Amino acid sequence: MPDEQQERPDSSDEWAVAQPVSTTTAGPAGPAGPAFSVDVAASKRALADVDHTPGVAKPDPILKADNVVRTFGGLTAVDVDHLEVQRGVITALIGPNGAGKTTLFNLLTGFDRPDSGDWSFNGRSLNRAPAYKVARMGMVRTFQLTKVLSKLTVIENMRVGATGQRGESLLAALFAPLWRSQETDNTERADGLLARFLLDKKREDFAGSLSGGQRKLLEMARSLMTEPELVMLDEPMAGVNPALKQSLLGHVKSLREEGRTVLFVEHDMDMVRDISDWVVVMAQGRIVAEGPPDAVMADPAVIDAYLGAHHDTELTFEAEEQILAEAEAEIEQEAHSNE
Ligand SMILES: Nc1ncnc2c1ncn2[C@@H]1O[C@H](COP(=O)(O)OP(=O)(O)OP(=O)(O)O)[C@@H](O)[C@H]1O
Repeated sequence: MPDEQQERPDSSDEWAVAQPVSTTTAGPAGPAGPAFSVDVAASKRALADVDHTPGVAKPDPILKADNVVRTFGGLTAVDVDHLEVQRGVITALIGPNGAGKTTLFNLLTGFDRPDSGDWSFNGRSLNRAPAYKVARMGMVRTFQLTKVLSKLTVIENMRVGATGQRGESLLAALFAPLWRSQETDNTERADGLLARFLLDKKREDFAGSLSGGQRKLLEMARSLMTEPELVMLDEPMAGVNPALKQSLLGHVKSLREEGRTVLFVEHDMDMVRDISDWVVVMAQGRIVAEGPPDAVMADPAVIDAYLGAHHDTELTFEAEEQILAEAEAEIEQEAHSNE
């Protein structure tokens, strides 16, 4: 674990008083300096020696999960034996519709409760921690369908994203000047992020007037208000037009450059190939494969799990002949049975 790792207090109140949202670790728009001094290159290199097996241990895991199960009635949505997410890199979580990806995100971030399971962030258990507490510990997520507050302005949405405010504590409320200084910090930080995400011109607009892509940007910007160490993005590219996709890709990469860890769910395979250092594949609630993008996407088991058995690989002449022969035989058999 890097030595700059902050030991954050367990109690949310304690955290609220002791740790205002920092503006000194990474300037959101400002002179780039890593928020968390992770050696990204070393973190990526370390993955080169990791086996390509489901649930494999990572050299420096920021997140670990064990035996996480979530059922809905008779359906097992998530059944993850073991998962580790390497610090400082971008990990993609892929899998067919209904594989359990969003449910796993919900569980890990405290938005849903599992039937069973244990998981930890930076070595500290997160079992049953509510979402706000998970966020304050440094792990935030965005949603597939963005949860920007339509009737609030863009800047108000950003302020809502700032948790850990002194103003939330009854005791600290007695010290109004402190509270006000944090308000100022939050607004400065929010403005910096809005500039970085090219939303500064929309500052006073209602979030409801933004395009789908701009809402995604706002949600990502808002998630950074708490200076998270791990950012979890649920389908960041869904509903985003191609022009904005490039800019979103850049933003995700910049999170890694700041030393943050990124875990994202995505169906857009170009994005997965383009920016992931590691890919985890889920199917029917389980982790079925892991590895670097090229290896995972070339794995026939993954292609079958993801696209179904009939993926569009080039057929050899012999295979094509055989399929034709089988089809003809089937038609003939059908014709005989109807005689
Ligand atoms: N609240 C719920 N009640 C009942 N079933 C649910 C609930 N949430 C999810 N499921 C079911 O759990 C399974 C996993 O769903 P989940 O949304 O996690 O999959 P996913 O991999 O994120 O899919 P997609 O890629 O389509 O978003 C699905 O069969 C889904 O219908």
